[in-house]
Amino acid sequence: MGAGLGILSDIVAAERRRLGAEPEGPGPFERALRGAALPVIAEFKRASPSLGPFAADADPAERLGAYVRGGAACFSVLAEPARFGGRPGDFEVARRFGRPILYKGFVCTPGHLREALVLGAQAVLLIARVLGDELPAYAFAARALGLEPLAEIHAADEIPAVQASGARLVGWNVRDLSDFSEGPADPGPLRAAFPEAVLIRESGLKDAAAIRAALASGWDAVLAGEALMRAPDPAALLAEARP
Ligand SMILES: O=C(O)c1ccccc1NCC(=O)[C@H](O)[C@H](O)COP(=O)(O)O
Repeated sequence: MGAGLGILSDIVAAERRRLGAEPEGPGPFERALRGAALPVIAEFKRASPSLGPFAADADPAERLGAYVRGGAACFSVLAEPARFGGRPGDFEVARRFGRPILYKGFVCTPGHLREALVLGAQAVLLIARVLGDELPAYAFAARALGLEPLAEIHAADEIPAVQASGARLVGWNVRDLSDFSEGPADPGPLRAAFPEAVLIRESGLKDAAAIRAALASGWDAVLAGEALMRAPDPAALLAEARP
């Protein structure tokens, strides 16, 4: 285990024992996606590594309220301040709307898991490219804290670590973290690798038609950020995206 994660080893061991004794059921984030008319995770972010600041003055109450009116099943809220413009206060606003929240950032320390919990998130993004072989331990630790791990894959060689994590929420990010290029999105190979998981297509969905097409092509859910942050009327965009 890498720096910092050693202190979670007892929690991880206990969680492994618990999982051995009783199979885990779906948490609120997963339930919201599985039961949704519009299985969209609507993201609030002011900036991104690929674009820089593009919605610096966005008002979380106004934008997240529109996501609810449009029928989004869940929120994704950026916590990371430097590259995504995340602010703890955004979570306080998000909690008021009663939608399950994904804590988003480059989670790589136990402190991030604790922060997700303190900020009231139900789920936490774990990126295979960032965590490597530590991803299963982070997933077990997240569950031990009551957080649902959403494990993000970008390349096929990351699949074994995510399978070992037991994640029930599996994302495919079409965007390459190293050069921000966008690749293809085919749910087929992931369905074979994760037959029971909620498969989520992440990034690069430019409009309502792209969201509809992704859902029609076999993804169980999608995560959309920039298009919703830039939309003059995000509620209308979401309504138009309904299958
Ligand atoms: O968005 C980026 O520029 C980015 C760059 C490097 C790593 C992660 C990045 N974004 C995180 C995300 O996963 C997206 O915010 C999310 O999938 C929504 O994408 P989009 O709809 O394209 O805003």
